[in-house]
Formats: sequence, C-alpha cells, structure tokens
Amino acid sequence: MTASPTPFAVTGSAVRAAEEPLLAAGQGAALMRCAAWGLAQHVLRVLRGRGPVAGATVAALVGTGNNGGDALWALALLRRRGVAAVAVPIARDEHGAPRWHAEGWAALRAAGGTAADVVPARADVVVDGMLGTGFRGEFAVPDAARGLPAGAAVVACDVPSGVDADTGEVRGGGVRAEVTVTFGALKTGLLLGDGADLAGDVRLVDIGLGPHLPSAPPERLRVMDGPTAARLHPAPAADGHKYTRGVVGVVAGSARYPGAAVLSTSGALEAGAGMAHHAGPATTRAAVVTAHPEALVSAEGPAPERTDAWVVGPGLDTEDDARERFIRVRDAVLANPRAALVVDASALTLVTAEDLAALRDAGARVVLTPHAGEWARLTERIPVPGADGAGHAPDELARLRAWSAAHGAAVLLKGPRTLVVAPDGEAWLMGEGGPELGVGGTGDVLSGVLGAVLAADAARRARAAEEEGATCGAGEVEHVPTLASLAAAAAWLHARAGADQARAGRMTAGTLPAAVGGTVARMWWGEARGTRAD
Ligand SMILES: NC(=O)C1=CN([C@@H]2O[C@H](COP(=O)(O)OP(=O)(O)OC[C@H]3O[C@@H](n4cnc5c(N)ncnc54)[C@H](OP(=O)(O)O)[C@@H]3O)[C@@H](O)[C@H]2O)[C@@H](O)CC1
Ligand SMILES: Nc1ncnc2c1ncn2[C@@H]1O[C@H](COP(=O)(O)OP(=O)(O)O)[C@@H](O)[C@H]1O
Repeated sequence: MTASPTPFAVTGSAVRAAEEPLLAAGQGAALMRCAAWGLAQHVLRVLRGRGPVAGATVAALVGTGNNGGDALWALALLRRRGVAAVAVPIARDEHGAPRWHAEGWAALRAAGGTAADVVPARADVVVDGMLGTGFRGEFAVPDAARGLPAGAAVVACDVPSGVDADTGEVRGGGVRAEVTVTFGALKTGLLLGDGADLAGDVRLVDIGLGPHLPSAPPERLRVMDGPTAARLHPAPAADGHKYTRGVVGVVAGSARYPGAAVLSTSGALEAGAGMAHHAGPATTRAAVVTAHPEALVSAEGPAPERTDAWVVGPGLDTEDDARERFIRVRDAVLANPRAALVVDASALTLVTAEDLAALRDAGARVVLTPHAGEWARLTERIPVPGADGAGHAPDELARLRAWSAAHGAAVLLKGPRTLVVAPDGEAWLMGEGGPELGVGGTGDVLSGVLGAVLAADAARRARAAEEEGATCGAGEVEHVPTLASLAAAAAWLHARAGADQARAGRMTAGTLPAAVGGTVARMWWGEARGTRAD
C-alpha cells in the first residue's frame, strides 16, 4: 500500500528561501510562468462555473512585485482563451506610469490585454495580485481595490493581500478571496488566524520547490487528514487483546459534574480502548457503570503499572478534593512514565509549572487540552516565555511553541481550527469538523478519545519493546507516531464523528461517543462493520 503524503504548510519565508537556489540558477522567469499558468487554470475553473469563458472579463489588481508579475502573466494566458483581460495598477511612478512587472505587462499587452484605473463593473473575476510573500508591515487597501463589483469572484494570487504569509496576521486591511491559488507549498498564513478567514478555498500549484522546502519544524505545519489519522490509530492486531489495545485511567467528574466522567469514559471506550477504568466518587462511579457496564470503576483508579494513558480533569470540582485527585494521577505517571497523560478542563487550573517540570524530567508524554479561554487563563498562571506581559502576541502558533518548549508538554488548543504543538516545535493543524461540535461536553468526549489513542500507542510501544525486532505490535504504522501527531489524530476522529452524527441528525455530546465508535469502526473495518453512526 502506498501511503498518501500528509499535507503540510510552511511559512512564506520558507518558500522564499526555497526559491533562492532556483532564482540563483536563473529559473525565476520559469517559476513565474509556472505559477501564472496554475493561477490561470484556477481562474478558468471559476469562470466555467459561471458561464462561457470566451467573452468573460477578468481584471487583476496588480502590485509592484513578483506577485503582480504572476497576475500579469496569468492575464496574458487568459487573454489567449478569449477572455477580456484588464490590468489595474495600484502604484504609479512620478510620471504617472504604472509600477509593475515590466515583462508581465509586455506579455499581456502583446496578447491584447489592456490597462485601466479601476476594475470594470462587468468583471466576472478579480485577481488580487497586489501583495504576496513580499508583504511587510501594514497594508493600506488602495482605492482601486475598494468597492469591487458585487458579482465578481475574487481569486487571490498566492496570498490574499494584507495577509502575513508566515502567521496569518492581518495588519491594516486585507482582501477577502473566494479562492486563493498558492504556489510551491501551502503557506501557514493561509491556514491560521485572519489569513484562514480571508483565503477562502486554498488551491496549491506545484512549481517544483519540493526538494528545497524545509522538512522539519519550526517552519513546517502539518495538516491532519483521514489517511494520516488512520495510520496513527490503526486497527488492533488479529491477536490483540484488552491490554495490547491500551488501558485508560479516567479521573473525571464530581458530585457536581457527574456527566463529565461518563462522557470522558465513553469517549475512551468508543475510540477503541481495551479497557477504561474510572476513578471518582460514588456518584460518578454509579453514573459510569450505568452508562457503560464494561467500564471498571473505583475510588483510586487503575494500578499505575497497568495503565497506558491517564485522563485527568473533566468535571473535577475545584472546590472539592480536586488537587489531591490530580496529584494522585501525576504521581501514578511519575511512577510509570510509560503512560501518557491528558490534562483537560479543571486540571488545567490545578497543574503547576513544578508538576510539569517533574513530568518532563521523568520523560512523561503529557498533552494539555485547553480551549481558548482555558489557554488564556493557563498562560496567565504559567506564562509564555518571552511574552511581553500583555501576553497576547497575535502569532498564536509561536506562543504555543514557546510555551510547549519551556514546559516540556504538548498543547492541543481546541477551537474551530485546533492546533497541536510539541516541545520540539512539531505542529499540527486539525481543521476537520465545524460548529456542530460547539456544545457543552464535547471536550470531555475528546479527552477520552485522546486517552484511548495515546493508550493504544503506549501499549504498542510496550509490546514492541517486549518483542525484540518488532517495530510495532499492530497494523502498519508508517508515520512515526509522535505525541503531537497522535493528539491531532484523536482530534480528527472526534471532529469527524461530530460531522458524522450531525449528518445523521444528532447534536449532543451525549450521543457523540457512539458516533466516535462508528467513525473508528469504519476506519478500521470498513463500511460493512462500521455503520453505527449512520
Ligand atoms: N521569487 C520568485 O521568483 C517567484 C515568486 N512568486 C510570486 O512572487 C511573490 C513574491 O514577490 P515579491 O518578492 O516581489 O513580493 P510581493 O509579494 O510581490 O510584494 C513586494 C512588493 O510589495 C511592496 N510592499 C511590501 N509591503 C507593502 C505594504 N505593507 N504596503 C504596500 N506595498 C508593500 C513592496 O514595495 P516596496 O515597499 O519595496 O517599494 C514590493 O514592491 C509571491 O507571493 C508569488 O506570488 C512566484 O511567481 C514564483 C516565483
Ligand atoms: N465552531 C467550531 N468548529 C469546530 N470545532 C469546534 C467549534 N466549537 C467548538 N469546537 C470543538 O468542540 C470541542 C469543545 O471543547 P470544550 O470547549 O472543552 O467543551 P466542554 O468543556 O463543554 O466539553 C473542542 O474539541 C473544539 O475544538
């Protein structure tokens, strides 16, 4: 089986660095033609979706650099397909002549294109070729780019103007595109923050930069998808049993929040854990066994040496004995650092920098799973190194990486675009799922799913260590299952399950674990055996 490569994004700066050897070898013009050809193909696709291509009008807002050059060359190609091609310069010299890519304009003029001061009202498509990876500072949207024809589709060349291709920040104004055609590699700035909101559908055009792109963090942001998640959470081996599939300890819930214990334990069981053992007070133990007769329950939880992953935090009542419960889990992991640890919800207010340091020193694999509010509170207590006190540098990925590196724990920042970072800078984006997940309790389910995915990995590692020569105990794991990748895979399964159950007309966190079961079963055994969420 050939594995499809995991998608990834790199910073705009990394793409510029990748271009350098090719530019030095005199291939700049060829790269630009390649980019322009790809841009023209995508504009043609948009035009075909609207009607006949011949006779349509495409206008481009053209900046002074190579981004504008791409747009001019693309207009020239479109002109040859019978399109009326109009270039609108956004900068002029002191004599009033447009400041733009001279060869690109010569090619467009030779093809019969024209220049204009404003975008014609009849334009079907407006290409944003003002600024690409060369954008720095703030962008003051020029008059020519304001009040674009309402019916025109905006197609951004490489990056919507005003978006920082490294971080997704928009300082000043930014262009909102329906489609962004980006060259050489996905840019991180198109997947994060405001950049992701402005970019619309992102289409990648290969211009042959592959061998020159960075292969490691910090420039690379990997994007979790189904095939990658399936490789990271493979079907159990034929001879697998409950211990090889992983034991999850779930320390969650309280008399005040009993449901959280059920949701988290359910998430672990439905994601395929060999066993889930809930530790909590009598109320939550009763609730968990009622929902799941197969779950083990006790006041203390499973024996540390038999546990592959711990989940601590959902629904702990912080006024109760929550810190003691947290400490018991911390100490169990310190006693057996082979077990992974998920720190969620209330535990995010209980964990200290000293706890994290002890866990890091023991070599434990720890993932914290805050949503945006919990992340803000966590970083008030345990600050991001180098943060300026205001604490809110807009480059969230950089802050996450700095925090994770300083404290030796991975962070999974939940939200519409979930980000996972590890202490070595490895970073994943998980963009699956949508607002159907934005209901109370879905995060509790995720904590259990994550526990199960990490437990399965820990159990495979333990088995591989026992069976000399084996690389893993189950399935074919082609990707190195790093902590961050496993966490992103768990988030993907959870989000896909949310989408699956929404399609089936179910909306609550209570039904989400069953949908997780259906999603995982389909992934492992195909449609025939995985029909539960349908
Ligand atoms: N390299 C290659 O061969 C290939 C590159 N490719 C393409 O080139 C693009 C990168 O091109 P680039 O380096 O020319 O930068 P680009 O984005 O056009 O902007 C530079 C201009 O913008 C200006 N400017 C900057 N900030 C500004 C601001 N805040 N507000 C206003 N203006 C501002 C700045 O003006 P200055 O301030 O320097 O006078 C400068 O003139 C890349 O995204 C891709 O599309 C592909 O064709 C593949 C081959
Ligand atoms: N608009 C959204 N799009 C995609 N995912 C979302 C959205 N809103 C919330 N989520 C997801 O829903 C879950 C909510 O988790 P959390 O806030 O911890 O819930 P709770 O504490 O109620 O269990 C997270 O996995 C988050 O990524």
